[in-house]
Parts: sequence; structure tokens; C-alpha cells
Amino acid sequence: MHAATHSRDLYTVEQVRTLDRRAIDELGITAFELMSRAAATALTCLCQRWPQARRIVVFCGPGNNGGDGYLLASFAQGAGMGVEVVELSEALHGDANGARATWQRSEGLSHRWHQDASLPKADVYVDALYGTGLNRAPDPSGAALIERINASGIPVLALDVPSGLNADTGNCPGAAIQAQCTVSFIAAKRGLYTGQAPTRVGGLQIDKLGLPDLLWQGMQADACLLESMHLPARARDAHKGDNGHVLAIGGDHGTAGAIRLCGEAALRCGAGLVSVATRGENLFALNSARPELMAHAVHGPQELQSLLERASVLAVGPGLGQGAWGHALWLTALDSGKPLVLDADGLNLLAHEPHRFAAPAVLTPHPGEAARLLATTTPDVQRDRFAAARELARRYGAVIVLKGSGSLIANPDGRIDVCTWGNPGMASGGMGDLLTGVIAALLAQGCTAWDAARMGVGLHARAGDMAARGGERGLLASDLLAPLRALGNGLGHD
Ligand SMILES: NC(=O)C1=CN([C@@H]2O[C@H](COP(=O)(O)OP(=O)(O)OC[C@H]3O[C@@H](n4cnc5c(N)ncnc54)[C@H](O)[C@@H]3O)[C@@H](O)[C@H]2O)[C@@H](O)CC1
Ligand SMILES: [K+]
Repeated sequence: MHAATHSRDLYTVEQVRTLDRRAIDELGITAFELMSRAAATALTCLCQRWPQARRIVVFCGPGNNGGDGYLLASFAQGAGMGVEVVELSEALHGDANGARATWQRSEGLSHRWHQDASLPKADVYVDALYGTGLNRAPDPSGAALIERINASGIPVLALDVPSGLNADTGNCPGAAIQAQCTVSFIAAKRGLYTGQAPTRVGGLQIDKLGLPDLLWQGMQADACLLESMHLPARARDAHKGDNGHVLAIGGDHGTAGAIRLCGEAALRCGAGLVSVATRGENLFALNSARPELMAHAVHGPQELQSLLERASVLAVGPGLGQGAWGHALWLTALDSGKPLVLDADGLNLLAHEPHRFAAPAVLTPHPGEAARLLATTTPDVQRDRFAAARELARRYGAVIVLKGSGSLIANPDGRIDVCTWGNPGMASGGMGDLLTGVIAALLAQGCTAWDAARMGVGLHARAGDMAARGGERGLLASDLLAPLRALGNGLGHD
């Protein structure tokens, strides 16, 4: 087996095609040879993952992904396994034809897929239907086969990409294979890490197919996997004034919890001081629950002004509402020119009144908020999360955290980091309020907007994973506060 890469670099499908062409044109490695290497490494992975497997069925599509499948079938049969191939179509292109001929020469058993036939039984299914060439939702016949494979309960190894998943964007335009394991070839495609990918890909292995590093020369990765980060240890003579003063603005009628979570997260992530500007009715609850928060009743811009002057960073949005009170505070906060984090209604207000940020700013939209900010639809954002995040960063002059499975952090200069931590337990109320407070605290301690957003997203997601050891269902946002403190001090497990 060829050495797997451990690089954090992620590439577009177009870039992987370029690498592939370079291997063929500059190194003289034939496409058929690459296909053979892909098949061999995938078979090794299959045998390692399922050492008891004796019978496999390989589902082969019309393109080179199918070609990988035919060669894997030949190698597996040669190794003494029971192998059947189920073919999606008669017409094959290019090297896939050669691969099928290899399989046919070995007198392997093949069936054409039709919807009335039952699928052959096996220990493991190999998905070689579509790879990076998928450019639309699978055709009805392919879609039906994908649904049947998913419903079979038999574990699936996907070759290169779970069929039906767009390897460039992480979006599934229609049916898509749910794999236990995916072996992806040549380089890590960015779409394997975000959107719908995490629920489709399963365990992921990247294999460079033995291609030398020089092939990557001059090619800049399109995105990067987020690495774990934390602040350096505090100086022994640190003063609370050295660690910034976060002012959290929000908590309209009935939403005191949102601003409290935001403020507490800022405290737990090391902000020196945290003030809260909120409705007067929230003061008692905030003071009694968390006396370290300095809660102030604010009726309008005048009272906010003096708090703004003392603050070094603003967290604007949790429970802010979009009424006259929220709007007036929002406008005053933005006019102050202070570094800020904007979330929730802070973003909804921004969608109505666009503003370009001159001071460091981090916006943390979920896909619905991102759609409003871009004046488009949520499915449109999810169709290409990379493009949406980049466009938001460019348009607003801010660092963007596009939340959701595989959160993206986008810088106005085009850089994107992808966070692969986090879990479905975190799809619950208050998690976004925490994230706003975490990022604000990091900004207040001197991080750039880009570093605060990346470190904040990583801490938040890993804290979620740590807290979810007690079970994902029923996970509360406040369960993350203790892990946030531990991880922020570099005490968590990497
Ligand atoms: N030389 C290379 O480029 C290598 C490619 N490899 C494999 O080749 C794959 C890419 O191969 P291809 O570009 O041939 O494409 P794919 O094999 O990914 O499949 C696309 C094929 O299906 C058709 N198709 C696309 N969308 C469809 C849809 N929605 N419904 C029905 N049919 C659809 C296309 O016309 C094409 O024939 C990679 O994912 C990888 O598995 C590997 O063999 C390694 C080397
Ligand atoms: K596939």
C-alpha cells in the first residue's frame, strides 16, 4: 500500500484533475496504472477494515470510478475472494473499458443492474458507481441502486467518493451512498469534509497513489483542515486589564438566556472583563446566576455609549431581536468602529442594512442567515458552501464562520479552514450564543479576527465533542463551558 498523506491541505476536483494530468503528462504514468494503484490500495483498505470478508460485490458505474471497481474486483478474485460485479450501464468510456476487459478476462461474474432483481449478498459492498465526474444528481436507475445499497444493511467501502456526493462542494444533489469507509485517491478533495459529506463518507483514508511531492509544486491548496489551537499560557504578572473587555449586547424580552450564555463563554475563554448590555428585566437573573458578569440595563443608544467606550471587543446579536430596541443598539455598536463578533439578529439586521467592516469583524451565520446576507436561498448556500463563505467574506470585509456540519472559516483574502470536529448533539439551542462569546474573548485577548475565528470554532467544536461523551442527545450548551475552559488552557485531549 502507498503511504497515506497526513497533510491538512484540501483541493478542488479541478486541482485533482490537474495533478492527475501532470502525473500522466510529466511523469509518464498511464491513467490505467493510476487506476490499478487506486484499486490495489482500496482492496488493501478493505481487507484491513474487514479481515473476515470472503465475498464482496462491486458496483461499477460508467466512468473511471467504475474502472477502479473492475480492477479491484479482478485483484480481489485473484486473491481468492468470492466476487460479483453489478454494472450500472453497458456503455463505458476510455480506461474504464480496459478495466472491464481485465475483469472479463478473469471470467468474473457480472450482472446488469435492473430494478426488479435483488442485490447479491456479500460481506462488503464496494461502491464504484460515480466519483469526481458526477456533475448532477444520479440518473433514476443509479439513484434506485444507491437507495437499495443503502437499505441493504451491508457495509460499504466507497472508492474515491461516496457515489452521489459532489466531491467539490459536499453537497448531494440527489441519492448518495452512505459509506462506512471511503478511500480517496491522489489528494483530499475539499467536498469530503463539509455539508452532507460527514454523514456519507464514514472513515476516510487519503492515498496519494505513490505520486511524488514534486507533482504538487506550485499548486496552492484551496482550503485547509483546521488544526487545534489554544492561547499561550498567561504571564505570571497578568492583570485583568491585559485580557480585554468584552461587551455582549442583546437579550431582548424573553431571551436573557442567549446573552448569558454568550457572556459566560467569554468569561470561560479568558476575557479579562465581560459586561452585558441588556434589558433591565434581565439584571436580576444575570447577576444571581453569574455574578462575574457585569450586567447593565440599557434602554437605548445613550446608555450604551458609555459602555462602548470601556469595551475593547463587542459581541452583538444573541437575543437582540430586530425591533426598535435591538436595531438602535445594533446601529450604535456598528458605528463605534470597535472590533466585534456579529451573530443571530445582529446578522439579520445586517442583511437589511449592509455594512462593510473596517475594524476586525467576525460574522457567524448558519446557512439560513448566510442566505439572507447573500439575498439567496439556504439550499443555494448549501450547494456550494465554499463559494458562499468566500463571497460573504469578500462582500462584508469580515471573517466568516459558516456554521453547520463541517463549519467553514473564510477570510476576505480567500483562505478557508474547515472544521471537522463537532457532533449532532450540538444542534441545540444556545450553541451559537456560546460561539459568539468564545470568539469575542479570543479577539479581546489579542488574536486577529482570522485566528480568533479559527481558534474559537475549534475550541467550541472540540468542547462539544468532549461534553458529548456523556451522550449526544440531551447535550446542553452550558455543558460546554467547563470543557471550553480546559481546552482553552491546552488541557484537553488532541
Ligand atoms: N486518472 C484519473 O483521473 C484517475 C481517476 N480515478 C477515478 O476516476 C474517477 C473519475 O472518473 P470520471 O471522470 O470518468 O467520472 P466518474 O467515474 O466519476 O463518473 C462519471 C461518469 O458518469 C457519468 N455521469 C456523471 N454524472 C452522472 C449522473 N448524475 N448520472 C449518471 N451518469 C453520470 C459521466 O458521464 C461519466 O461517464 C475518480 O473519482 C476516481 O475514482 C482513479 O482511477 C485514479 C486515477
Ligand atoms: K464511488
